Amino acid sequence: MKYISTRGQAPELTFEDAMLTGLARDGGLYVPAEIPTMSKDEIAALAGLSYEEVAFRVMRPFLGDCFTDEEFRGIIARAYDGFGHAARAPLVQLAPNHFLLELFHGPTLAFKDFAMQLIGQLFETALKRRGESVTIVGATSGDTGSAAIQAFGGLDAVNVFILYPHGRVSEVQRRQMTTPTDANVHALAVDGDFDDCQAALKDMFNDFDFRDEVRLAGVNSINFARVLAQVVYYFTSAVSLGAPERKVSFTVPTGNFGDIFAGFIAKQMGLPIDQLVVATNQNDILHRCLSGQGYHKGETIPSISPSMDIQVSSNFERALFYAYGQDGAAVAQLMDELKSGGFEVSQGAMQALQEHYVSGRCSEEETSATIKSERAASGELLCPHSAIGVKVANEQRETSVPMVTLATAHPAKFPAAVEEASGIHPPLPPRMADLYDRSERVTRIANDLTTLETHIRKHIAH
Ligand SMILES: Cc1ncc(COP(=O)(O)O)c(C=O)c1O
Ligand SMILES: N[C@@H](CCOP(=O)(O)O)C(=O)O
Repeated sequence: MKYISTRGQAPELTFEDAMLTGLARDGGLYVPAEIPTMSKDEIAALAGLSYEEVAFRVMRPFLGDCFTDEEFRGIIARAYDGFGHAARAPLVQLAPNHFLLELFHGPTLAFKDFAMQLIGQLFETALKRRGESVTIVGATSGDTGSAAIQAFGGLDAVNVFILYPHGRVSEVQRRQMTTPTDANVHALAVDGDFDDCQAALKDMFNDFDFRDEVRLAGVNSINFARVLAQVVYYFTSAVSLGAPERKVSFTVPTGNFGDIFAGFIAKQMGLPIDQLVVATNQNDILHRCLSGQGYHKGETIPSISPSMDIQVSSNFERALFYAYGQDGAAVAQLMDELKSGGFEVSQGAMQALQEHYVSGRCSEEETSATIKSERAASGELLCPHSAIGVKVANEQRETSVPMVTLATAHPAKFPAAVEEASGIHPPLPPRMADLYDRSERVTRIANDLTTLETHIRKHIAH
């Protein structure tokens, strides 16, 4: 199994090398050269299996011979052991044929734990075997950072630096990043927005001297292993609703396009997915693009769903790669145009995108109203991101096909917005009850590549 870059100019790598490499050296993102498929019988055989066993069967073909079956089973078992629900990703019914996939039972209360816990174990196993160490730099709008710090904190072979936009994450998200005491993790509050953090991260990968000196690695969805781990819950939920005999649709609160792209991979593998619905907040570049208005950056407007306050949606590059018939040169050209503000999608590529994805947008008022109305209707208390999914799903769903909306975070990560909308203060789980009492450790830092690289070099040296 080989991995290729979306821009077509980087060396082909194995799963493990792609995982440890992060961004391809041509600036692109790694994808499998061929997406493995599962037969109808193989999908049907997933019914009734544990989450861990489904994870093994779905992900195994992507790994080639990088990990033994025994190693990989152990990695999966350790990854999901700390989840607070036996099903790992339980489905609850909201309305006839509308289901919520609760992805917030992991250690940091967001869907990121599904992938981050797994890649923490994959990195540790691979680095130990190779006798190597890496520097992980991550960009976050709140959840990737807390999940990464939790998964990689205390590991010997990694230093972790997380860039988050100063003042633009919730207090719980910030404290999850700034209160851990492991010496190998560093929270950096950048003067800028998430797009600035992600651009700085990609600039570091494109600075080959720095990249090679610190042995830079990435745990954002730049890393295909992150996306792969997220494919699994599409299978567990669809199968429990009758796949492969029955089609299922999914609505995904979307920012960096990683989670919904995992749905695309599941569909390419053979899972009968009807609609993949992209749900955006007021930062709606993806909705505008999928509605045929081109991909043009605007200003990021802070919202009550801060994790989705994103304009440059990293994984959209992967979607474009497939929509343009795996033409790396065409993708490289679009990404070049994006540097000056945006690009138009060709008619053929637009048709290809619209074959797989539909989209909807949810305003701030609609997000709050959905938190309130869903609580009254089904009793479910939604986080603002999940509420965006539910609102858009209600607009898009057809009565004949079950719709699964991904609940991407626990309401307690966004208590102010949830309380304002519903009048209910969502409590943190008991293991986090002292989060507000713990002392914080964070460096406020300018949005400047040299300043960031100097800081990272200095702290690795220590
Ligand atoms: C709670 C939450 N919901 C939704 C999203 C959007 O997911 P993606 O970036 O994979 O589109 C994020 C951030 O990634 C998030 O943290
Ligand atoms: N919403 C994310 C943004 C980064 O996304 P990723 O999937 O590329 O890590 C966050 O919470 O940080």
